[in-house]
Amino acid sequence: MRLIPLNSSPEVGQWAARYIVDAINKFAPTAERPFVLGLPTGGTPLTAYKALIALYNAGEVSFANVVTFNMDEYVGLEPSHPESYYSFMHNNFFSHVDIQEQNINLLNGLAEDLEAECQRFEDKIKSYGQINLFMGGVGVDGHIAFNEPGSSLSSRTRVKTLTPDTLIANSRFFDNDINQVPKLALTIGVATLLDAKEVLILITGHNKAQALQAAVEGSVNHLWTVTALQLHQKAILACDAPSTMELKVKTLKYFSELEAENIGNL
Ligand SMILES: O=P(O)(O)OC[C@H]1O[C@](O)(CO)[C@@H](O)[C@@H]1O
Repeated sequence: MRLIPLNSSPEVGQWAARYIVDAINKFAPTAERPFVLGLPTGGTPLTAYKALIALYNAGEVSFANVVTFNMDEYVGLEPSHPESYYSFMHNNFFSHVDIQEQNINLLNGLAEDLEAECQRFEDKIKSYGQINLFMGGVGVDGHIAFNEPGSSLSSRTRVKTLTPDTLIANSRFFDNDINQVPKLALTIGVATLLDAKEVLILITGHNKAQALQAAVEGSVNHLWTVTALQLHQKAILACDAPSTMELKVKTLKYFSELEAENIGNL
């Protein structure tokens, strides 16, 4: 695991965007051999999307040969609903870059057969071989995508019932009304995420400090699904200063020194 200690949320976004752009450019994608990028929604990645758009506008990257897969989507919201993840992604990223609509993959939370929709998504990912880089965030309770506490660490894309904690956290996007938040979501599984070649998780804010501590210092367990990243060969956690508050001084110093000396730790 690599832990990248940064100061602020904008710095985390800039670091992530630079990492993604460098990965795409190094891969030199073509139409026949696209770069496959996994993406999250939520408040945390907004600075990364802004920074990616800035790098695109500066001519440093093209998304023409990038295929994307989003982590999750609410069940029952029309794509045009302002809080659907379809809307989020188009408003905050896709509409601002040269990605091709047919290369965008989002789960359909309105599908008649939700299980078949989840299988379709898994099959589509497999048709590309592997996701090259999956960017994600983490919930306050350490959930990754919508893999709520207690999720199987070998789970695949499926329907999940959201916990009261997540409903409360996400009610800020629904007029602070918990009753407006969809109770179900489609989400990639923990194993779907672990299948990616690289995983880059952004963690910002003091309310994520316990999740970061669990991810780095805790044991692998299904109550904090982010801890499954300890089993991944190439997991990177990019975090701001407030989110590191629960880490031991020794832990933070160790990872900081590795990065300062450009050694990393995978
Ligand atoms: O970045 P936020 O808004 O705290 O959201 C946290 C997490 O919630 C989700 O959107 C849904 O579980 C995750 O994909 C995300 O990482």
